[in-house]
Amino acid sequence: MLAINDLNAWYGQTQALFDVTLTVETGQTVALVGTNGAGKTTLVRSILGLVRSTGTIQFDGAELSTVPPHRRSRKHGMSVVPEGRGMLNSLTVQENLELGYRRLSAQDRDFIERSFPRLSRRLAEKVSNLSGGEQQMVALCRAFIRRPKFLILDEPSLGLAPIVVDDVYSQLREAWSSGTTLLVEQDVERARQASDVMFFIAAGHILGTARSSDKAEVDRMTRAAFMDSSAVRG
Ligand SMILES: Nc1ncnc2c1ncn2[C@@H]1O[C@H](COP(=O)(O)OP(=O)(O)OP(=O)(O)O)[C@@H](O)[C@H]1O
Repeated sequence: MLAINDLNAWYGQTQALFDVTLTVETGQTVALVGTNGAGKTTLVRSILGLVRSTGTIQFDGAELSTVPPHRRSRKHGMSVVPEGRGMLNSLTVQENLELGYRRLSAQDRDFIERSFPRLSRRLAEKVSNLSGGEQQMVALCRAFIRRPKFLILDEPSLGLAPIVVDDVYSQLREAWSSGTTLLVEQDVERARQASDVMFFIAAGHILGTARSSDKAEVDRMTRAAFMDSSAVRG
């Protein structure tokens, strides 16, 4: 379980997050939605220790701030699919999958063959030859072969055509059925369908939360987060 309490984060003198409190229960998919510049990526960066922050971030009861940023994800079994996919263009698909990990094992190769058959045929190709959607698959695959306890996805649909996004999300469902996930997404309906609980963020503040099955509440919070945040903040 991930428990974030009273998180404040800064870039230099500029505060980007204000008293953010958010919980992701084990096995749950929690979506964080909000408009451009709301603070979604900053929250992900705070979990990874990449921005200056105060407050507590606990994973399975352990305080993350005591673990240096470069060890956090490995020590706590977190995999991150970053905004922009984090591909190294000069490397092959396989080299990108192995980055900061190890050589692909026979088990990894079986997994790729089963879950990402299109990629398994292109392992030796430069990743830059792949389309945006295919590169997003590499980013997902790279996260999954590490068998994480906790997955963080930062805007997996960004820059992709809707039909490709369908593909990415169905891959996500198939290859990652039961894991604990924080999903950052601007596309509210996609986020709703893929999650159990949603948190709405605007201008660095959590405006509220809704069960993803409660469409009326999701719609109300969406209006607040994307159009008129003062309505909720009060
Ligand atoms: N490196 C940085 N230096 C200074 N300010 C930054 C930096 N990165 C982000 N910010 C600011 O922090 C705020 C939150 O940005 P953040 O990237 O977290 O938003 P976001 O919700 O992820 O937006 P988007 O959906 O557009 O990626 C914004 O006002 C942004 O301008």
